[in-house]
Amino acid sequence: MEKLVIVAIGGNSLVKDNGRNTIQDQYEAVCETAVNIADMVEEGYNVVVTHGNGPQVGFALQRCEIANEVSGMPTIPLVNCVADTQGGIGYQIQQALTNEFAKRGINKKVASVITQVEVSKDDPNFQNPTKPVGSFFTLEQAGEMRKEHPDWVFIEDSGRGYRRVVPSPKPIDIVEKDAIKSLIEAGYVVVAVGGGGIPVVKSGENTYDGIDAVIDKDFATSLLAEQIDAQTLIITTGVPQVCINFGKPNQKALERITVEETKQYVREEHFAKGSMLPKIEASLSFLEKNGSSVIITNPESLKDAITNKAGTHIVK
Ligand SMILES: Nc1ncnc2c1ncn2[C@@H]1O[C@H](COP(=O)(O)OP(=O)(O)O)[C@@H](O)[C@H]1O
Ligand SMILES: NC(=O)OP(=O)(O)O
Repeated sequence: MEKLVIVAIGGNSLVKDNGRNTIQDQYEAVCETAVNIADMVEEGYNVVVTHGNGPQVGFALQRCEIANEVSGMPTIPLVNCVADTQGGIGYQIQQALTNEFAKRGINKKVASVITQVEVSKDDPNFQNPTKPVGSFFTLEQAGEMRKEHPDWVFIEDSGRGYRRVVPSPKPIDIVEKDAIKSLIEAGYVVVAVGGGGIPVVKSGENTYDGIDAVIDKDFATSLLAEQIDAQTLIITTGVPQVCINFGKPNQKALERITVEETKQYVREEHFAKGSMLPKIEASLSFLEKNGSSVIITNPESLKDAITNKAGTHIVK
């Protein structure tokens, strides 16, 4: 089989800068990323795609909260909002890739797998929400919202504004991993663990219940990469390279770093919690198991990144 590469698409990288947040804009962003993924498939890579849903799951939650306030329509539990966004984004990726392959005459089929990811109900992260979802707000806007909803928690997100945060337990197992493996072996480009996967807890030996949370897709992707034995993990996000001193006058983009150097930068707190830090932690975890290399870059640099001409490369 060709080299197995897992590409994680950041939820924020699917949101256009025009402030409209429309589904059409999101599809355009998905189509742009699909061009880059098709380039990789044309180069002979066997690609598995995962994606985030941080902005989208927050929008979904906000929509049903507003509908509840305005018309009393029942709200949708967070776990179902994750499932809805996994399906909605997965559909767009699946269609965009299918169309791009057809346009180029690439003989590949695409399948999205509705993926449940097991977490522990005792995970301490349920008591300490850290996952930013939805839109960015000013400090004043966040303060106004907290007056109406004292239980909502906001954090500052990488200099981009304030965002609501929800619990984000660590993924333990991917329930549909065997189905994902079978589809890969059958030659499909598989889309899986969207939005970090639908969080579920074990209710019996082989039974599950949904639980309200948003799993970090970088951790879920790293776990999937390990379970399907991928060689390379690529995380696409809003920046072409990881930086030290990010957002400061002495900001420096990183091209190639070792695991040890990366750990040192983590200790020096160069990577923001809730945004770049989970990507770095997920990368280290992948490399410490069976992974051989990690690339972090933006979607438009994907093709150059796999030939070492762009991105940040983390190596053993
Ligand atoms: N050290 C850093 N280097 C580069 N980007 C950083 C760093 N720390 C924080 N960031 C921010 O983190 C963002 C990526 O996180 P985020 O947007 O939450 O991810 P996603 O693309 O998965 O939605 C980057 O676009 C950048 O704004
Ligand atoms: N679920 C998740 O981690 O989404 P983002 O990558 O969009 O933050």
